[in-house]
Amino acid sequence: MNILFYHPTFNSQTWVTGLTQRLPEAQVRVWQPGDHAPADYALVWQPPREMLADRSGLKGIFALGAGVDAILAQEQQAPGTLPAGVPLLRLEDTGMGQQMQEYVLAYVLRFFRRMDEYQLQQQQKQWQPLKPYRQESFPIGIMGAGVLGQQVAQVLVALGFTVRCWSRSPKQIEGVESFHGRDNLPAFLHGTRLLINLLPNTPETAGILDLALMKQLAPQAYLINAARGAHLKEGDLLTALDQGHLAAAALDVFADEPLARMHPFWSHPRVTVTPHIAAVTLPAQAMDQIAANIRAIEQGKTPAGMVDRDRGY
Ligand SMILES: NC(=O)C1=CN([C@@H]2O[C@H](COP(=O)(O)OP(=O)(O)OC[C@H]3O[C@@H](n4cnc5c(N)ncnc54)[C@H](O)[C@@H]3O)[C@@H](O)[C@H]2O)C=CC1
Ligand SMILES: O=C(O)C(=O)CO
Repeated sequence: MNILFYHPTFNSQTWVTGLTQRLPEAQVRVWQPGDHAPADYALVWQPPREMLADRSGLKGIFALGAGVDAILAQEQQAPGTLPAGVPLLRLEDTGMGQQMQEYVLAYVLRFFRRMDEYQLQQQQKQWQPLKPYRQESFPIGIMGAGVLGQQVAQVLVALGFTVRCWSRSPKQIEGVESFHGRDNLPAFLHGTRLLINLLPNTPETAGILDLALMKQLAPQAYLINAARGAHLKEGDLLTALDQGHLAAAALDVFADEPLARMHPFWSHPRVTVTPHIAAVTLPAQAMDQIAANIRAIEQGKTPAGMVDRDRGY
């Protein structure tokens, strides 16, 4: 069995060694331009078109992340990047769920305990206790109740928050009110005081975080965008903050990354910027899942994390 690996920034040797340990029967190699030798599987992030274009015989292409929007966009721009008919798989959880729980919780507590406002007050040497928020009047809404969204919902429910989620189809998550479909989006947004976005970036969800949506939230709402920058209309966020529809936003992802030095988000007093670190790929867990998936495919079983290319996630 031959496995190709390509990632523009990961330490390739870690992956070659780790995969070889998990799949001793496999020959694992780092793809280099000009390599057209046979391969059964490919593990990739931002692959050059040349890498996979003529490889319709692959048994699986593993994206080295949870979101596959970038690789699907590459295919749109340079058809052939993903050979037709080859299954595309993504990472499911592999330790990202816990990281996302930590990231979201950090900001939920920052906003709920008004730490962002106390930080501003400290800069002005102002000693001014603020009225505490109460959990009953602080409903939290999660857009995208998939692998990550569900884990975030669970940790918030465990802390006593009122949690609702919105997804394509109905979900059963203990203690969480489930809304689904576009028709029910207004009902989900109505009264939501803190909105967390964990949707995949697809043609249906791109630009969904716009001014019209923000106006439907409770007044002075909070936003955490930890999914993709393409979901957010950045100018609309600034307007919503200016007009008081939103109190503050925590952003981990941006339309253009890295965020340009002149971008207004850097210095906005009510915007917090992190450099796309909410949940990163953990090599050991990712390789465990990929190796298990390769074994499943070899045995004719259904692997985890199959992407529906038409749906976009
Ligand atoms: N900031 C970061 O570090 C990271 C960000 N991500 C982002 O998080 C996203 C979510 O990851 P997972 O939970 O693993 O994905 P998932 O595929 O398990 O969950 C997606 C959820 O979104 C819902 N959804 C999809 N299209 C919808 C639509 N049109 N309307 C309503 N609901 C819709 C689905 O029903 C599902 O509940 C990834 O696609 C990625 O973009 C993932 C990992 C790290
Ligand atoms: O896995 C993903 O989709 C990520 O965004 C990792 O940072």
